[in-house]
Amino acid sequence: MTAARLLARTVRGIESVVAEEIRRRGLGRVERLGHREVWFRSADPGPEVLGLDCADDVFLVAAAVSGIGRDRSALRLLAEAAGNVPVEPLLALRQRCGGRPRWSTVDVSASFLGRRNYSRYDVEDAVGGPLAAAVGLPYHGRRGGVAPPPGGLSWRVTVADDRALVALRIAERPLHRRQYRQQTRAGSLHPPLAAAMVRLAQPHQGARLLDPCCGVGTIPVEAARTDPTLSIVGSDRDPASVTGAVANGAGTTVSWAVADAGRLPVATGSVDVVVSNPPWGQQVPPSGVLAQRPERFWRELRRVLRPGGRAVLLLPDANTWLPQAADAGMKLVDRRPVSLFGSHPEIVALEVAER
Ligand SMILES: C[S@@+](CC[C@H](N)C(=O)[O-])C[C@H]1O[C@@H](n2cnc3c(N)ncnc32)[C@H](O)[C@@H]1O
Repeated sequence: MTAARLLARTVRGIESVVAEEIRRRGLGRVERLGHREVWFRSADPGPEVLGLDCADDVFLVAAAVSGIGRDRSALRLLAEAAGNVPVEPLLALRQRCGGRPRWSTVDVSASFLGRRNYSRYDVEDAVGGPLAAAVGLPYHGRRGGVAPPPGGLSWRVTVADDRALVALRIAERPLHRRQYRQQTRAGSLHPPLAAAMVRLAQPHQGARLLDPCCGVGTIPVEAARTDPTLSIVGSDRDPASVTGAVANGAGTTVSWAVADAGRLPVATGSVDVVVSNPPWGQQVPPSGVLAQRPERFWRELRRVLRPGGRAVLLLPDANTWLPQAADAGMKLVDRRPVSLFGSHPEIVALEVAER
């Protein structure tokens, strides 16, 4: 048995959902939640850590360094810490957790909070040199926005206040890059966020789940991965999106349909949970009922949901829409802001009152 500290990175706002997933899957003891981070300790980590659906990525913690100031002497401290990383045991642990045993280059991705007299590239180079030397491979820097080649050994450095963390990515590519995603379109949802929304909807085993604006199907497919007993329907007004959803959902039992969200292809009171990100952002303009009579969309959601049913929606401008939801008889039970690629929508949970 080899105990290890691990770090899951995720979308800002769903850290607690990732922590809950870690507990439920029995992956370890959650130690703390940070900005986009969930730290946990495992007595005996294995490949199951790569099954975290709500995390963007999972890392083995290699070093924690304190005394990292704003001036460039921090770079020397970071280089020293990187030089002292116990590389061999970490690589063995990474392989036990499902990491590939071969790699061609070493790359580092760094981020920090607050103003400092050095750049993220300075941090990456300070750490990347010693780590590459320790494994005897070339270091691939990212200066100028150059993406590292695939198949590298990827390290991550995060600096917050006066503390820095050096961590080793376990998988070869980020967990949020799902194999099933053959097709994406403007507005396609980030898969870990879709997986988190499904969990927040709390569908019971065998529940019926509907996404009435499914696009290329991210939410229905994530729901099918989360619980194969669910009965899932994905519909969208745009036939080309539904074609993409069919491709992405190959191998699942999701039913797909072309339909306007004002006239959904399901019977009254037949749906347990609705999970969706409707087109109220700037990326995808609303059309049909959502453009012309959005209040009818809420009434239609209310119609299809059973009493006590729940809707979990990603809304960029929740305050605008919540009054319409309330008018349709849907009660707000939870809202949490998330940060996603520079935008700050909210995940909103609504419930239909029991009759
Ligand atoms: C933000 S995208 C959803 C993205 C989706 N979650 C995915 O991952 O691909 C919004 C979707 O709503 C659809 N849409 C727009 N107006 C609609 C309407 N009136 N009824 C149903 N779908 C509509 C668009 O075609 C688009 O696919």
